[in-house]
Amino acid sequence: MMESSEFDSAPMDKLQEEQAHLLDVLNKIRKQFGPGGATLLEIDDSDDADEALTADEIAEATVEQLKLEKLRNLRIAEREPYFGRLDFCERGGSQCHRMYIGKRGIDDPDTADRMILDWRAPAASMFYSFTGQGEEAGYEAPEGLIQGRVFLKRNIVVRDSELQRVVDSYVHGQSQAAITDEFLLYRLEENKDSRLRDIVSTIQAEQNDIIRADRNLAIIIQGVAGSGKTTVALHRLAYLLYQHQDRMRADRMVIFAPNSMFVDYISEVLPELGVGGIQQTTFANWALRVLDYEVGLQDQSHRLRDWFGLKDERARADAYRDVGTKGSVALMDELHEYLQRFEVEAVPDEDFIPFEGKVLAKDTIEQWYRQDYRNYPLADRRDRVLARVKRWMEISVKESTEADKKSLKRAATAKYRAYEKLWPTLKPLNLYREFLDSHGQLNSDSIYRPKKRGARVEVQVEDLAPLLYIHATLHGVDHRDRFDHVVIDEAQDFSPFQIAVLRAYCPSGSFTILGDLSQSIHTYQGITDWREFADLFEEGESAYYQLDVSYRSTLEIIEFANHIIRRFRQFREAKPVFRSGEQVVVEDIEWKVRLEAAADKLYELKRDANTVALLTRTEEDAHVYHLACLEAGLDAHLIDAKQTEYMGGISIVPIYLAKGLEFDSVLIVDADARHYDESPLSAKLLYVGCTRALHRLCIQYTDELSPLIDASHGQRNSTAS
Ligand SMILES: Nc1ncnc2c1ncn2[C@@H]1O[C@H](COP(=O)(O)OP(=O)(O)OP(=O)(O)O)[C@@H](O)[C@H]1O
Repeated sequence: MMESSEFDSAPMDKLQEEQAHLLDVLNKIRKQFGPGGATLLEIDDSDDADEALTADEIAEATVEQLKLEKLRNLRIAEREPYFGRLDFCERGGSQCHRMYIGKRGIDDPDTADRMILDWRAPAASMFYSFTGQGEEAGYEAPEGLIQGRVFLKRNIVVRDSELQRVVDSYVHGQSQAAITDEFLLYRLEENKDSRLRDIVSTIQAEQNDIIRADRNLAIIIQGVAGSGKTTVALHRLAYLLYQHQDRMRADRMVIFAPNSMFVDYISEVLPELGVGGIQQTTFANWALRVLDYEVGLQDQSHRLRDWFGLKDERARADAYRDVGTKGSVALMDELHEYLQRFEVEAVPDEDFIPFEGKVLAKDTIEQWYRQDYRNYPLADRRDRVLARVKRWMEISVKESTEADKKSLKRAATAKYRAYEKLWPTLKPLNLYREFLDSHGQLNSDSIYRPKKRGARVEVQVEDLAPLLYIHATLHGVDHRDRFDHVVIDEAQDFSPFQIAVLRAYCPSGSFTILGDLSQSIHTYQGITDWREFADLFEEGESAYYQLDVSYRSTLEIIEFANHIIRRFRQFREAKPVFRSGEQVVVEDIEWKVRLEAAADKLYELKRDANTVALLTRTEEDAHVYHLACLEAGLDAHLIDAKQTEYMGGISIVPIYLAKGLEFDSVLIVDADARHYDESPLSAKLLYVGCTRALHRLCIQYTDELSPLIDASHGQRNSTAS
């Protein structure tokens, strides 16, 4: 951070100025590589975890690790040292700073001052929160609120150590009327590669507020499609780890994603932000592990195919009613009461008599259970009491005057075994099954034992939260399973019961919960109002944020997507960034040539795009189009429910599996009245499909266009005769 009492009144040409500064900074970075230069960075840092190390060796290894980390940061900074500059004078004008802001904080080797400010540092916050409305800005520093005036906000693009672009978004004293965020538009217009990327150089003020929100809160974010929810949540993790290094650990943070492929899709953002070791998983995978794999999960593809198939909405709702019930807080309360019974009735109503003349009174056993072990979870309590009863029995045998101790012990042990059986067996699955069968409206049909010998019992996703709840009541929450922070993406598809269970695994209550109710296509298990989650937290423990601007798609695409959901009042429309592109194309295709037409369109779209998707309503359709594309010589990847890796290029995918992803260009096929009737589910699916596109969107249909689409919102083409 360069300091002066005032900024130059007549700065030189900004490119020259930044060129000179960049050279200076690069020299200072390179100076720190040491005598070995960059080669030092190739040091083998593979993990020698197997070796037993002495305390000195551990200390030495830690120092080495830190050195390596520093070198890694320098190497990254050498390629792209910073992306922004903010000239700021503290109130009173005594202290002025020229702050360069980058992905990593780097010191000046000569003065030991901060030469590049880490984007997460308190002062860097102004780079994002300052929008040019007035010249005042401020930030929370450890010593209190620092306020002052901004003189310049500048975006700088450096790639591979070369200065490429300098864009001022605020210059003190110049009229701000014409300033649009030119730099943001420049970034949004780029084609994307196949993975989600960091946005440190263009974080918007409303996103910055979320990223830097209080660590102890459960943040609930309703954000329209493409508003940056997933991206913001990942940046928030990087921020929390930087800001609260002493309280939070990466390996105790978790991101719950909707499926394994999505985990792969977002996998590059955190490493780019210098963060590693955060668990990224699905709720089901995590739950199965905590339950020690005592149960397995039924194949979900069948259910997905069924729900998103072309059934009548009412038939669908009936078939899935139990799923909603199982995810409710009411069910959790009923389960709680059911388990209480075991607390009250656990101790058998009889004394324990291991052999004649020796009695362990029921009252004593009750006293152990209710007093001595009252702080243990249910199953542990039972086990402790029984272990104590057994010990008492063994001592009694030892102390007895009976000559044949062996026979006495054998007989007493048999008595003990019989007594043990009088206690309830506390196995989560058994208890859950009994609970369901004793419930007026539910039954245990969803618990399924595959025919194969030795196969594990399989349950449905909605059974996992109740099972975890029982597990935690019986055994407590193992401290190794506790989280410092939990991120839940696509949270509109989570049930309140799932969130309540996660609450128990994250005692700090530090959550980032994000989703979009307009995209809730799994309505059988999700929520309809964010209050259902907020109510699970105490007053003041949660905060609600809304992101209404979509950064992903062009103005034309957003307007087209909005018109589809407009008729349903409960949906929230996205506001576009003013980025104009091509009209959405709506094509009427003759049925018998629809496959060829789709392949031709993909071919055309791929010419100026990195990633293209063909979106279908059903998985069966995706298979058909995939084959047709392969036959047409296109290198297309089919994405089905089992896919764990996202390949990029051309993807053929049912819309419900494309949620969360984005593509430069999108083709939605079969947008006819049969595939997309006037129901909310069809509207949501089309909305999700349209909002996957960044730059170009094309819709193809045969016969009758879906009543949800008004073709006048796009450009209409017809090849049908
Ligand atoms: N401030 C920003 N600067 C540049 N790009 C941004 C910004 N915010 C979001 N984006 C881009 O917008 C796109 C959408 O982001 P992201 O996938 O995180 O949104 P989302 O709200 O999770 O979307 P969806 O609900 O559709 O899954 C990404 O390409 C992301 O890089």
